[in-house]
Amino acid sequence: MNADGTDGADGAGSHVEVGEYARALHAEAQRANERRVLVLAGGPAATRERAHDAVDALSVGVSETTVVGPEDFLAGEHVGVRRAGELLGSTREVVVLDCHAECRPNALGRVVGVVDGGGLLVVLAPDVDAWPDVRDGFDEGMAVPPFSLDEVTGHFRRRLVALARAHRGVSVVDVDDPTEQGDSDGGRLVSDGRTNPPPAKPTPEPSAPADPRYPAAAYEACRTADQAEAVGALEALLDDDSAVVVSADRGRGKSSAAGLAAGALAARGDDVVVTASERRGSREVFERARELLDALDAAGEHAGEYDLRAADPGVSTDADAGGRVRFASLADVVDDPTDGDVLVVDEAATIPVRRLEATLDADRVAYATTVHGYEGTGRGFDVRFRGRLDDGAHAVVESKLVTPIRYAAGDPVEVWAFRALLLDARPPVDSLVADATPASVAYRELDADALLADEHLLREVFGSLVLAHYRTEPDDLARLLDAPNLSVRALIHDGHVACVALLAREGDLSADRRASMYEGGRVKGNMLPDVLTSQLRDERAAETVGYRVVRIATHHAVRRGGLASHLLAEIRAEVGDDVDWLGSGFGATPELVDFWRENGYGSVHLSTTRNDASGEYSAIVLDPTSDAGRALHDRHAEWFAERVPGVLSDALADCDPDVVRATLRACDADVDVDLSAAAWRTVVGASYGPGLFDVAPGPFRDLAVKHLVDPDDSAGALDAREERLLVERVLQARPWPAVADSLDYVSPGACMRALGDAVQPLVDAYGDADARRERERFAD
Ligand SMILES: CC(=O)SCCNC(=O)CCNC(=O)[C@H](O)C(C)(C)COP(=O)(O)OP(=O)(O)OC[C@H]1O[C@@H](n2cnc3c(N)ncnc32)[C@H](O)[C@@H]1OP(=O)(O)O
Repeated sequence: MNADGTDGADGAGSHVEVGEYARALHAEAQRANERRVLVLAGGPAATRERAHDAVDALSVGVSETTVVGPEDFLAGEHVGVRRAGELLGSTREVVVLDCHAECRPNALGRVVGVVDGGGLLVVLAPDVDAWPDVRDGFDEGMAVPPFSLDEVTGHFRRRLVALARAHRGVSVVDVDDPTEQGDSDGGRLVSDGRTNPPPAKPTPEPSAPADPRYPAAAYEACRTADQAEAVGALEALLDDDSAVVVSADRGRGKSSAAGLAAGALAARGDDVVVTASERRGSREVFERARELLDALDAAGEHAGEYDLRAADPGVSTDADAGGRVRFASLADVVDDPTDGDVLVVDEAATIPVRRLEATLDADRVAYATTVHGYEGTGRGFDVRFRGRLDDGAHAVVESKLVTPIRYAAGDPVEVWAFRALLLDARPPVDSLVADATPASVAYRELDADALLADEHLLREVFGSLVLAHYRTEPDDLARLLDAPNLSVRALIHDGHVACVALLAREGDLSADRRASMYEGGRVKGNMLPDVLTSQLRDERAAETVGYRVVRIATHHAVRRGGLASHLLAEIRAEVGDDVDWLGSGFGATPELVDFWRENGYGSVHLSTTRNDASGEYSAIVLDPTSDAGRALHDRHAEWFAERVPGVLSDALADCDPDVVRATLRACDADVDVDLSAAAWRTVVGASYGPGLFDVAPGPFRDLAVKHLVDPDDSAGALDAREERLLVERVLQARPWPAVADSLDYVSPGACMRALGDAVQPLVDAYGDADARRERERFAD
């Protein structure tokens, strides 16, 4: 046996002693300041025992080792698989990820992300040849009714194993394979990931700019030259109307750079507000700010450990200087982006564009954004928000960090993880699809085999889907490849993806499942039938079957060219009447609701709570494709029109009036107006005569719903401001002064008169004989 644990014959197929091999791999990682992965494959007991041997052989020690898995078999630090995200922001030298109970791609990404340069990740897995066909806890989540677990496939893991075997830096050892020597401490080296690298080259030393405006200590705290450059770029925040974008892949130190700048600004008395989608994610900003204030001897009494749980006061300087760095939730920042002198938006890529837009009102603002991260990312910041920033009032300074902080550039484990989890997937470059039109493209159903046969296509499909959402995670890749209810349709231009849709088959549930759903039981998947059944109380909704468009995205170079409409039409033609409906549920903006309406999808619901991440209310739309689907659509459209005044004056009272207008316009229901003579006297009185809206708002609501959902041709159009007035005052019951303010009327009185004017054409169009008689009295 050699010192590296192999039995002489180098490379795959040879026998290895696991402890020694792990030590050799770890030593190589340390020499190169890179990470290494050791996959121990076999039965749960054997792999755990060998993992113990491996960790025992390292200098790190068992108690310093983190186990991520269902149970702690090492007596080190233990974290459950679903809680692997809690490790983010921290670093570890040795981590063991136990995949026997479940292989959760998100956990794999996160765990790779926390292993330091010079560190080792040990992955415990079933026999690698059998693994793709083993169904585990993660797979169970993909078996959404009516599909069963054996309809879930193992493509993601087959690809993962193939890439683990092929990539540098990842070793696979089969520990179930007893050796000819009968040595139970060993295993068979399936693939040898050692690379025999030269020692890591020193990277350029960080240095301050020639004429620094931040204190020297801010630059001394930097770990790489890139990071010092980013801090230099953040000096622009000393000037009014400035915006700085610091972007990098994960682990390049951009949040730390933002924290150093925040500390430097606080030291001179600025009130720095830091926001992020999760408070936890901003820890690094605060830690660096606090360290800098300490180094400058400028910290006030609140400086200390940053407390992630409490309503932490953040970090302040002493009272004289009056500076501080404090956290504010995204909701608070969206509410008032100008509260504070400087705004720092951390992990901006995880924030939906609509919320980012609010931050443009801040005078001095910095965005730290991850381009590619182990936990997945969204590209809304790059693709949809960057342009807005450049067009705005700020002078924009940009800084890109390339050099990793914690491991050498070119670390093979980073390359492997990015490829295996498709973290760097992108849509095709613009020029490849710039000429795409509905006439140039081919419609294709892309099943997992088609996607796996062409890695470029897979990358383009996944990269395009990432664009359609503020956040796509590694789990989504596994679902795309293995979940029996999901499938992909795309428009291909010259071999490249111009437009793509992800479909989920939903419904067709058994009577038992439907009853359980109706009575409040949880049924996986099936989002649209679930909402219609459990919230809207329609036990028969899940009898029908349909395709929900989970995501649809057109390449940004060819938007508004009819491609998405063409794709929806092709999908409609393909499904014929094999299913009952096509549908979707999405964060409602006026443009998106219009898009669906123009494509024949009618609205049947607007959620009563905002989506946590996007801050938007979700709309549900249906396009029936069979008689049963038509019946489902019609009864929900009618029910939506009937119940909407109640919801708008209650849970949806703060919904954007343009979202309400678009959603009601998209509702394909017949609305009758049937008011009593007394009600008409009030309405006519308030519009043509001396009466008051406030004494009986009910009849005005009926008229507003009629007009916004199902207007008669004779009614004549109200302009957008008049419709907003109907929504805000009549349907959402906002007080007169608030409505006058939001719609720019000079006074509440002017707003009242405007409402009267807006109601006149409604009286003319929808009034009955009683209304007309009453109207005559105010003829002139
Ligand atoms: C379930 C979900 O995925 S909802 C989320 C949808 N996806 C996204 O938001 C991702 C980013 N956006 C996109 O990829 C695209 O803008 C899509 C998918 C929304 C639309 O794709 P496109 O190919 O541009 O749509 P298409 O050209 O067929 O548009 C048809 C109509 O939709 C409406 N529409 C589409 N985009 C917009 C927009 N930005 N503003 C206003 N109206 C719009 C218009 O009525 C348009 O018709 P018109 O151009 O004749 O006025």
